[in-house]
Amino acid sequence: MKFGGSSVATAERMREVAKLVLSFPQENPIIVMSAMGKTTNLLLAGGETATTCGVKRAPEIEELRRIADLHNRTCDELGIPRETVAELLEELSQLLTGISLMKELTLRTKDYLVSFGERMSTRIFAAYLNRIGTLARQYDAFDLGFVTTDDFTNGEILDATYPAVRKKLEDDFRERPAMPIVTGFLARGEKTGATTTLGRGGSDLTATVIGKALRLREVQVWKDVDGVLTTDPRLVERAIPVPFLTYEEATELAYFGAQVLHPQSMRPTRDADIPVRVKNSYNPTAPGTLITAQRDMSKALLTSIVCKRNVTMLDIVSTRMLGQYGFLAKLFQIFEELQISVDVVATSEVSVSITLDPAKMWSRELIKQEVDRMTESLRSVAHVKVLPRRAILSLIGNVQRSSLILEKVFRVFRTTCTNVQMISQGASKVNISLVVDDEEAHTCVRALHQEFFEQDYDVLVEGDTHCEH
Ligand SMILES: Nc1ncnc2c1ncn2[C@@H]1O[C@H](COP(=O)(O)OP(=O)(O)O)[C@@H](O)[C@H]1O
Ligand SMILES: N[C@@H](CC(=O)OP(=O)(O)O)C(=O)O
Repeated sequence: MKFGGSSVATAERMREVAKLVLSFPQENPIIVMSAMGKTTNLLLAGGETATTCGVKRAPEIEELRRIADLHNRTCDELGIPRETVAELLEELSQLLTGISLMKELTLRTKDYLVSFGERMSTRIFAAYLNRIGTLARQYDAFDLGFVTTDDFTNGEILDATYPAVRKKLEDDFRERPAMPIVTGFLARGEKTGATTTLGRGGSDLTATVIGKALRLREVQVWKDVDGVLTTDPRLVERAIPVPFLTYEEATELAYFGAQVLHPQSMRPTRDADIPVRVKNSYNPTAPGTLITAQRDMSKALLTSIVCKRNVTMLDIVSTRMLGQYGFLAKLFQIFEELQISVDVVATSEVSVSITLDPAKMWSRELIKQEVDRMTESLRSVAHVKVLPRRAILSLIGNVQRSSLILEKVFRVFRTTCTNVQMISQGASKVNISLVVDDEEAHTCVRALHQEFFEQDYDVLVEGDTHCEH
């Protein structure tokens, strides 16, 4: 069972989660836990502050104070000693002082910095369970056997993780049965031995890795929503839960930006064919979403709408120095050399349109440098037009019925006067991607949601509209 930050944001929430966990006594659950509430963001913000605040002010950084307050108060309210987190808070303060001395925050340091969130939440939860009489054992994932590549902030789980995690958990349980409480998100770098993380939202992946390692019957991911919904509920209040999904649908949905699941998290459970259930810790009786290898698609049309914003699109037109296959080969060779990840691609004889993966755009400068380097590398074979501020709308569903889906989509877009700039169905059986202007994206999502999921409301106005473009 994995509990995300929203499920364990306060002492009250920790108590609720403990009740929930203890309501499955016959199951011997293994608990994976994220940092409390928004602690990861606060840690990163504190790290940024430390790079500029000066050594003397480092121990007084506001973010550090807020993190210390939250964790100390939670200990008090749960009736466990503050010593549970005292050493970690002291170490965190020293780390921030170190960052203020160095005036830099490397990716490696970032991973070490954010690790404090999960290390504290799991210690608090395990101490609370022990206090109320349930034997619990806290684990830092990097000591449990989680090994990744040394790609800090985005480590890739290595195969050695599975037997190591299995052995440690089974040996410990045999020796002295206790409920394992494991830090989500964290691991150890293969060569450096330093703390790595699995990318934002990576605790979902921690849970599915444990599921595969121990060949569990089910992995449950507990959130603050009633499962995977038809779209982001922050965009559309009327978003409704999707009862069933395939691993493939869940992966596409996550990859194209639905924050609800980590993009890599389905891989271990898909390999081991273990069902994943997404549930709401604020509403445990809601059925949630069940994710499995297959589901009945006969009645399915659209499952969910996802929106990835702030995407850069490139129109690359061949200078005809090369034939089409030579042009495409050269293009993708350059992407490989520059390690550029591409999301959506559409090609013709002499041109290719692509969108760049915004996950790589965490720094504005970096992406500009990347685009400049690519334009430069392509100069001998192509002209490149850079089109920033686009959005990808991904329609996850039964692509066997793409004609009907697209008919409805374009009917909606006529009413919203939306100009679609690229479409890609690709080899995926579950996803159609459309590129539109970024500022139109939200209106489009709302209108599409209405068309596909809110027909009872039927507010969409059909008929003649006059679009400017
Ligand atoms: N299609 C979707 N279905 C459900 N939630 C979504 C969707 N798209 C975005 N979200 C957002 O994802 C949030 C849950 O993910 P996350 O914050 O990572 O949870 P946790 O911290 O509990 O793991 C929801 O509160 C919701 O705002
Ligand atoms: N705490 C990490 C890892 C994680 O998975 O968090 P959550 O389960 O709250 O999305 C993050 O914020 O990225």
